[in-house]
Amino acid sequence: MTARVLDGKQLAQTMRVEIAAAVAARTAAGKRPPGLAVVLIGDNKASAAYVRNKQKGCAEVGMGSWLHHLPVHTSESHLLALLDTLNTDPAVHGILVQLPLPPQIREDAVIHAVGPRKDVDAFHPENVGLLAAGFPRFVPCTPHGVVHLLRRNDVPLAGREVVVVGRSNIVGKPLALLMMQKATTANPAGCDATVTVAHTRTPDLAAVCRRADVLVAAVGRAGLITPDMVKSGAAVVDVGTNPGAAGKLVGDVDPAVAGVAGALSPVPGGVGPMTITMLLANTLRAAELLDG
Ligand SMILES: NC(=O)C1=CN([C@@H]2O[C@H](COP(=O)(O)OP(=O)(O)OC[C@H]3O[C@@H](n4cnc5c(N)ncnc54)[C@H](OP(=O)(O)O)[C@@H]3O)[C@@H](O)[C@H]2O)C=CC1
Ligand SMILES: Nc1nc(=O)c2c([nH]1)NC[C@@H]1CN(c3ccc(C(=O)N[C@@H](CCC(=O)O)C(=O)O)cc3)C=[N+]21
Ligand SMILES: [Mg+2]
Repeated sequence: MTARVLDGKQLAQTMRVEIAAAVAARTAAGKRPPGLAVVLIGDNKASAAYVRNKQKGCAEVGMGSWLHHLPVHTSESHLLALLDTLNTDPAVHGILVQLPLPPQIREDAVIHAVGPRKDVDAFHPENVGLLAAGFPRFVPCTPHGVVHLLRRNDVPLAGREVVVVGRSNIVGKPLALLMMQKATTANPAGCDATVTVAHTRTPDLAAVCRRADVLVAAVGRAGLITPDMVKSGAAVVDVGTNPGAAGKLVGDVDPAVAGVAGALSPVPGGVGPMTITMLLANTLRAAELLDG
């Protein structure tokens, strides 16, 4: 078998056309274009590349975007003051502070300082709570991208065994929530799956992974998922983005898994572009909620 490719790059593009149409309709009606402020601290190369993709995405769909690139030694109070300004700026509908942060800045303080109505990452505890309760204001970008990638490729989820490897607040935990939740009108991203979450304390990772009809790797270890860990015909989603040889980006899934899986998302070209499209969708939603 050679796995069907879950092409995130193409789906992300298709969905951006839909978002661009919604943006154009708003501007034609005399409303402000949705705007995203991105804050990047320091000179991490990978972060700079993701941030560039975010800005390119905004331009593609007709949204405003501002990059606040701050030096690596920026103080926490300086960043909090900038966030205050962005929270009250009516042209800014979405705010994203690129993680990870340098050590002098507390992640927790920053997550609390982004106004929850502009928190397009959905990291603020108010938004985490709304998601956990089953009526999200914003659905977190990477998990939402994974769900769309599976749905639009007709991978069944309701009643299926889904295994998520990784339990971070950014990917694994919110994805497990979406996967287990009932699909409702308030929460169309709910998947009705039977969910297992694995992590570093899981004793037999291979045995747990082999149960999966849908296996999601969100770990950050190149090649962790090998063919012996995958049930024949399973759908495998690779969230990992790891530095590979010669500056190439590689996932958490060994490419040989394509010989066992029924479907597989590539890195690059899978979840990454979907994440950015979901960020654009959340910025549009923020504008709708803030400006009508
Ligand atoms: N494409 C995209 O849009 C995005 C990609 N990413 C990528 O996804 C990956 C994960 O990101 P993130 O969730 O932030 O990472 P974190 O480092 O925050 O979390 C990693 C998780 O993987 C678990 N883990 C680590 N090693 C193993 C192992 N050997 N076996 C089982 N579980 C393990 C950890 O377990 P424990 O909790 O026990 O430590 C932890 O829960 C990274 O490569 C990141 O770059 C992230 C965000 C968006
Ligand atoms: N506040 C915050 N929100 C985030 O959503 C966030 C973050 N911080 N910190 C880092 C992670 C990682 N992340 C990615 C986004 C896009 C690609 C992406 O576009 N990847 C492309 C290729 C990228 C390239 O060519 O380098 C692809 O996979 O095809 C990857 C990773 C968002 N994150
Ligand atoms: Mg992390």
